[in-house]
Amino acid sequence: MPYALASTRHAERVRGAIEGRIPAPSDSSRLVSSWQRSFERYQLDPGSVIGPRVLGAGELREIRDREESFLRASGQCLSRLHDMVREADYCVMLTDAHGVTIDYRIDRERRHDFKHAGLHMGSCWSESEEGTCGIATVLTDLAPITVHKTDHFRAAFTTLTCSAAPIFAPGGELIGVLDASAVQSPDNRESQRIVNQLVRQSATLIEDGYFLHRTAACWMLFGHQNRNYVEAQPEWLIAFDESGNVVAANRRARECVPGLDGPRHIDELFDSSHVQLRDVGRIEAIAALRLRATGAMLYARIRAPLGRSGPASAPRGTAAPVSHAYAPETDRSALGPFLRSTDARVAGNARVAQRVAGKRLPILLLGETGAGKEVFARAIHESGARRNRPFVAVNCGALPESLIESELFGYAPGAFTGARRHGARGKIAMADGGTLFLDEIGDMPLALQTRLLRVLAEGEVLPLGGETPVRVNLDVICATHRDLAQMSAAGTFRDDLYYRLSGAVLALPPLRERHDIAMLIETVFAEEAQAAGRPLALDRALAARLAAFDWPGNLRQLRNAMRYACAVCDAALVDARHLSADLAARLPEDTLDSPASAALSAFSLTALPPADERERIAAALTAHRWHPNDAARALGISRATLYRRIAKYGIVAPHRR
Ligand SMILES: Nc1ncnc2c1ncn2[C@@H]1O[C@H](COP(=O)(O)OP(=O)(O)OP(=O)(O)O)[C@@H](O)[C@H]1O
Repeated sequence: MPYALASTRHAERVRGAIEGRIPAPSDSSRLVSSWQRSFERYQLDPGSVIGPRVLGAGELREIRDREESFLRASGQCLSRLHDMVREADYCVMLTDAHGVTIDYRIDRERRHDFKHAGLHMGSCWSESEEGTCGIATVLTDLAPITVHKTDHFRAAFTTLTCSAAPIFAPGGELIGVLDASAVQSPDNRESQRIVNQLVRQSATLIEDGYFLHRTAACWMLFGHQNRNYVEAQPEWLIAFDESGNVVAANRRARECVPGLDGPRHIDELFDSSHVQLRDVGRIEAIAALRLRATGAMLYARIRAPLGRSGPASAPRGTAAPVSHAYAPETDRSALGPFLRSTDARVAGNARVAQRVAGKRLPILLLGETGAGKEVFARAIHESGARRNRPFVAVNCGALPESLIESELFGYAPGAFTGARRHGARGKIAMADGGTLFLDEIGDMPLALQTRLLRVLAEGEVLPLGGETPVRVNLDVICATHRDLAQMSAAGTFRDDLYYRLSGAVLALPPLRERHDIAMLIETVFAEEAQAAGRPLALDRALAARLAAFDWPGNLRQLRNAMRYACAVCDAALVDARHLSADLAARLPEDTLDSPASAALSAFSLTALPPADERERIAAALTAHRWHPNDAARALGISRATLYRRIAKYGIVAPHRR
């Protein structure tokens, strides 16, 4: 059938089903509702044969950078799923929480066919733009689905079959969607059952991998109802802190353990205390636990926190003690890592953000370039009630003045020469229901400030060349490295806009002033080492020098430096030789000259051959009068590892002999 005729028939069929004149395509109420929304709310054309919107390379790179740990945690699962479905001509796509394709696996020789069908990197699959399709429907309903051929709303996609499943972050919020799509497949929808099942299983695997990555610093319970599966395939993952507060639980654990959707303490869940669990973790045994709520038995392996090292944690200033007495609900959200920061300013900002988020109060983030303003803005969005709605970022400083207006406000059909025939929705309208993040707001031209003020005051946006304003309901977070108060006093920034945007003003400290700088260095290094795919350790003298550096480019510079070092290092230990020449020349000299540091280099496990390990541990313990914390710090290992090694070598303290 000619393409145009087929698309007209499809459009007729969709309209007929929505108006109740002909039966719906399937008995799925989710598909029918999605068709209705696509038609009525988003006013999309079912006869349209235009492919999906595809992001430019720069915008895609930014999103991939932001999602780097998610991408890292999912890469292998994507390849494994593709290996299973490639023979049947499927490609595999991973999107972020807004439906942007950020990774995919595709057979090289079929690349052209998939690309022609719109299945490629950077393609955007929101329901408001593409109508009913696998990814969009999962984004809306947060449940797996198969959207088969003419189940799709737009004629452009009626040859595709797509099975998609949601992926949730440890805090329970959506982080992405996994999808397997074929360009051609049998007409029978049942043929998709197995692919649908494989996609669901792979989504759960990615979710658990990401969960373990994000909670590496916690104690971890790997559980299963059957003892034999505890090692092979644990189903329940529960992360808890040193004091026994549950920090996060995976989906299966939340489904099976009553009450895990709120703040909980390990001692309330099981008839064994968190102290007993930690002891089990030290000897790496399997524990039998009884659930207090139901009496059901569970078998679990307990793992100590990973990758904690001592002295590198506090080279600058003394960290304020953090209270972990009881993890509040929001500690488990995207703001959790900020709330738990040992830097009082970072934790204070997170507490304020947590309170004002979702209260229709604009937030203004101040801070130097690379200080993490956008990352923090995302965390605010993801920890609030609008977390499953769009987070739309606009960099007002990166766009030429002539483009910001249409980019932000959109334009009506034929608004100007070169405009798209159907017009375009602006970023403000795209953020409807979610959060609009305006980066470098200080660079916004004065004329546009006036228009923005109107949007904020009236909750309406008027597209360029349009006549009918569109109502929008959104949270606004702005960021700048400039002094907006001074700019508004000097008349270069509208003072009425400044007052409207600064509902809550949060100043993010530069990296050099942060008390948690050592921990950040460790975390960023661990992430980059993992991305490099090799076991790498950071030289402790270098860690101390990095912590004493001024970092004019803040966290962005730190991440690039660690990425570079991990890439060029061809040994197991990353040291100063692996830094870029520019950074190496600017770093302060060795700072490891304090008595504690001298002890550190004398005992460091990374510096001496492994054969001497028992002697070194015994010597460190003796030198530190058997204080485990001090000895572990001197050895550069965690306390849990020290205990394991003491047990391994049968070292006994003199007062116990
Ligand atoms: N809390 C964090 N932990 C680890 N890395 C971070 C953190 N915050 C930011 N980064 C790293 O720094 C990079 C820059 O962060 P971000 O874009 O949020 O900074 P920014 O202040 O918005 O910068 P700019 O002012 O230039 O727009 C991120 O891509 C990420 O790699």
